[in-house]
Order: sequence, then C-alpha cells, then structure tokens
Amino acid sequence: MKNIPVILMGCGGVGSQLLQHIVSCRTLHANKGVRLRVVGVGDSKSFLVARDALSMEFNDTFLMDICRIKSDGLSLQTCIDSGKCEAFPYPESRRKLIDLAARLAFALVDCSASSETIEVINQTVNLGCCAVLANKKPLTSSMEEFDKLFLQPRRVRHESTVGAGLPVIASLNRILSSGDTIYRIIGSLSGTLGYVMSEVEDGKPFSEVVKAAKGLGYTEPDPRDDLSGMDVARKGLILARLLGHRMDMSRIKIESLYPEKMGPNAMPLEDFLVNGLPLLDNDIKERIKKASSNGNVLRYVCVIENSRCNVGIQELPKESALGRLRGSDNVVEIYSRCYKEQPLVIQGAGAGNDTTAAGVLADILDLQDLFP
Ligand SMILES: NC(=O)C1=CN([C@@H]2O[C@H](COP(=O)(O)OP(=O)(O)OC[C@H]3O[C@@H](n4cnc5c(N)ncnc54)[C@H](OP(=O)(O)O)[C@@H]3O)[C@@H](O)[C@H]2O)C=CC1
Ligand SMILES: N[C@@H](CC=O)C(=O)O
Repeated sequence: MKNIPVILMGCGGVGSQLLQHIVSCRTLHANKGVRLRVVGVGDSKSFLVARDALSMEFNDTFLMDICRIKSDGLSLQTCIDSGKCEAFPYPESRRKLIDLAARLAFALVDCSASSETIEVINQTVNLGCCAVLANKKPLTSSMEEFDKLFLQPRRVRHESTVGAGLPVIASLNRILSSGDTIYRIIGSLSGTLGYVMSEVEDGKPFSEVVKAAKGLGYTEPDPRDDLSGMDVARKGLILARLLGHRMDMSRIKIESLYPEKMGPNAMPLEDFLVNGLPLLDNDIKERIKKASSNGNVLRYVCVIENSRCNVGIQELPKESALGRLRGSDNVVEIYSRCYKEQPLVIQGAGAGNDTTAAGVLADILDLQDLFP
C-alpha cells in the first residue's frame, strides 16, 4: 500500500470538504492501493500536527471533529487539549512545517485564501515535498515566485485554481505538451459571477443573490474578491502564464462591479454586505434590463489573446455558449491549431466546496507515483 502523508493549510469550506472526501473515499483508495495519512491541519491561527507524524496520523473520528469545530466557526485551537496532536501558533508553525519536511515527504495542500503561504510551499517543495493548491494567490504573485514554484513542475498540482473541479489545467497542459499552439482562450471563469448574473436576470436583487452565493460556498472569503474581478483576473493570469506569457497582474485590464469607496481598505466586510451591496442593486438591474432589451445577457468574461488578458462584463447573445450559461457553471473555450474553427469546450460547475475539494483530492491522488 502506498502512503501519502497529507498536511492541509486552510480548513474552511473547501478544506473541511476535502477531509470529508478523504474519509469517505477510504475503501475506494484502498482498492487502488493508496492511503492518505492526514498528519497536520492548519487554519489562520494554529497548526495541529500528529504527535509523531512519521508514524502516526489523525484518525477519521478526529478529522470529523475538526470539520465540526470549523463548521461551528471555532478555531482549531479548540482541539489543543485533545491530546491527539501538538499545536503550534503562527509563525512557529511555519518552522515546524519546514522541520517536518526535512524528515518526511508530504503533500502540502493549500486550501487557504492567503497570500502568505507561498514561502512555506516553496521551501517544502525544495525539500522534496509536493504541493496541491486550490489557493490561486501563490501562483499569481511575482513571475519570480511563479518560476520558483515550477522548478519542480511534477511536484506541483493546482487543477482547482481554475474552474474548481473541471479539468481545465490538465486539458491545457495536454494540448501544450502535444506541440499544439493555443492562440485564444475565452471563458466565464467565475462561479459566483455566473450565478449572480443568471439569478439577477430572473428578477432577484443583486445584493440578495451575492449573499446567497456566499452561503452556497461559491464566493471567496470576502466576496469583493469576486465582484472586483480579481478572482477572475487571477485565473486569467494563471492560464496566461501556463501559455508561456511572462506577465504580472498589472498587465490585466479588470472591470470591478463596485466603486473603490466600497473596497476592503475603505469598508469592513460586514458593512459592505449589509449597507454597501444594496446600493449596487439598481445599477446592475438596469444594465441587465438594457442588455435584455437587445435580446442579450451580461456575462463576466475572461479573454486571453495575443499575450493580453482582459476581464470584464460583456453583453452577449442569449443563445451563445456563454449566454446560455446558468448558475455557477463555468465554460472555457480553447482555440488552437487543432481546435481552430470549433474550440475545445470545457463546461460544468465552476465553484462550490464539493466539486473544488474533489478536484484537490484528484490532484493528491495524481501524485501517488512520487510517494513510496
Ligand atoms: N469555494 C470555491 O468554490 C473555490 C475555492 N477555491 C479556493 O479555495 C480556497 C479556500 O476557499 P474557501 O474554503 O471557500 O475559503 P474559507 O474562507 O472557507 O476557508 C479558508 C481557510 O483558510 C484558513 N486560513 C486563512 N489564512 C491562513 C493561513 N495563513 N494559513 C493557513 N490557513 C489559513 C482560514 O482559517 P480560519 O478558519 O481561521 O479563518 C480558513 O480555514 C481559496 O483560495 C479559494 O480561492 C478555488 C476554487 C473554487
Ligand atoms: N470564488 C470563486 C471560486 C472558485 O475559484 C468563483 O466564484 O468562481
């Protein structure tokens, strides 16, 4: 039986769902000759590690306790007295991770939405570990950090960073490996914005629909990351960099759905959700009404072409591939030498804890040949 030690950073919607998937797939994995040994779990405040991570692991009851604690909105610090693990506050936890990576090769899974994880990911990968990311931020900082991370490309997986569980990155890599040239990608890459647009089309207020998207686990921890277009821009940047374009976020033209005075530096999240969002209802409703009077719909679209990437709202025919999208579905159209007239199209649920965590789990399993 192959053993893959797993350490999870970030145990919110996606991370907790991943732990549940790991537990519920025990028999399936055993039949494939693989066992995932979860030896550490961290949230924003602390990091829990099995007492002897080289030989011990968290048992499934403890993993489910962790999920319960997190879904009750509590900190992992609550588990400190359980006697099953050692607990480390930040930043001591980072040192513990590096220390452990020197003795044990593990899969470090980033299900946080933090930009602070990149250093520890790079250091552990350098020491022989693997990294699996749902978090887009480590892939969208400087080109230098991106290059560092991909010094060991076989040890890094990040399928869920674009299109959640959809096989977007895998398809792109296969096309590129075959020597085919991709010259255009166009897509609706935000589950949140797709859901919001189609629900507002059906007559619901924008503010209510955004809050519903948050409740359904589609949005980023702060939904302004979605509404500002930043989340889509990050996905666009990841795809553009995979195509070989050495570009930074500053090169992407991004359209925001709220004014700067409602941004994270000007307004606390709670204030934005309660007081800011309703102020946007009318504008979006009017834009959608105007598009509808032309027989069109609004979709938030990402276009990558000629080493340029733009993200923003487009008015599109209702019957186009993008116009037909409903709910949290994403669609990605890839045009290349082989897919010239008719693009390769990937479509399906593009957000949600279940599908995202499933994508992360598939990435971990994909690493099995790198573990003894
Ligand atoms: N939801 C979705 O549909 C998809 C999400 N993703 C990505 O998955 C990631 C997680 O999303 P989601 O689960 O919805 O977010 P949540 O806010 O539910 O969870 C984030 C978790 O990360 C923890 N955290 C924050 N900072 C750190 C840190 N520095 N180190 C370790 N853990 C940290 C938080 O801790 P605490 O609990 O203490 O706050 C929380 O447990 C995001 O990067 C998102 O972009 C990708 C594709 C789809
Ligand atoms: N907030 C994102 C989640 C997946 O990346 C989205 O809505 O698409």
